[in-house]
Amino acid sequence: MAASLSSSVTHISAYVAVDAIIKEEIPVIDLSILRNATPNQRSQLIQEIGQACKEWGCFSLINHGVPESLRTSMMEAFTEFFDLSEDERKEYLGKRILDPIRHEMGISTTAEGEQYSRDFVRIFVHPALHSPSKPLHFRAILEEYARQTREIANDLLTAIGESLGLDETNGHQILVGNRYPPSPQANQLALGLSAHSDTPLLSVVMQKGSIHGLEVMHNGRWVPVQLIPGSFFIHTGDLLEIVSNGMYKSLLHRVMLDDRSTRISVVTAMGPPVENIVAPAPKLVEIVSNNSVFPSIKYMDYVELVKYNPFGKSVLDLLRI
Ligand SMILES: O=C(O)CCC(=O)C(=O)O
Ligand SMILES: [Fe+2]
Repeated sequence: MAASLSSSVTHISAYVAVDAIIKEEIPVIDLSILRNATPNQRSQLIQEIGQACKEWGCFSLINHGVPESLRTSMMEAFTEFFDLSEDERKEYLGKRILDPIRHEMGISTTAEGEQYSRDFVRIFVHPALHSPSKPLHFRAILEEYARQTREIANDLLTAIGESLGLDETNGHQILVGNRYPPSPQANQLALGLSAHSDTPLLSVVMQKGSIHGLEVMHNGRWVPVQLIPGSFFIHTGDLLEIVSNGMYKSLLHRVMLDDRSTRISVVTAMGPPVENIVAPAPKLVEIVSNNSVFPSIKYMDYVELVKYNPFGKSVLDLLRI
């Protein structure tokens, strides 16, 4: 997706014990409190969410209201999609970045020559719902899962907007199903997805069971994320960094392969409509030293830049004034 770090990578299996301190550090937000809060509770939680975005760029979300049965059905539906024959999947293969459904499988290589291995299908689900035609029940599950996670993302974006003193900006939702194969250490293929940040405002990540692998960059080191069972993992994207004029950094993250198990994750991301111009909010330009840290850019152009970026630097770094 975007920036790759050229640091050497060691294989970290999902079974590596995670430092208990690190585990406790990743902030946890309870959505049911936000949704039912008194004005005092709300402003306290808004502050906590703002703090999590500023210090970490991510948090775990509990009590979000999405039934476990729907989460499981969505993950199973993506698994069934990946298990279709190549012939059935081929109409979605190798499409352009802004096509409504785009699918790739296997090993890729970053600009720095790092290899990583994942299968994915990326689907535009809102405002228009697109869906592969197979498996047959995929569309119905996708529609419901997209609707429920969109409600979550919108509630969080409203809260994040409040923490910045802004109105929310959203309107466009994509969903990505990822499948990472197991990779025995002898294979020397450690990465499922190379270091990158996500383009939109906010991402909502769900993984299957306790096959971990997601790592986030925090204070200059990679921190393995052990998702709380049943929770969502929420993180910031590039557009939030732009809109907040650099106040909330876009989270740099990567995925390590497990040596024994296949990992499935589903990521849904919210952004403004792709035709919109994205720019630092004037209020935040005032706050952040009266300067725009980023220029205005059409969201669609930003997406193209990320995909076809020939430079070894992230697009955010290229644009930063
Ligand atoms: O698999 C994951 O946990 C994260 C996937 C991811 O970063 C992405 O799809 O952009
Ligand atoms: Fe990502």
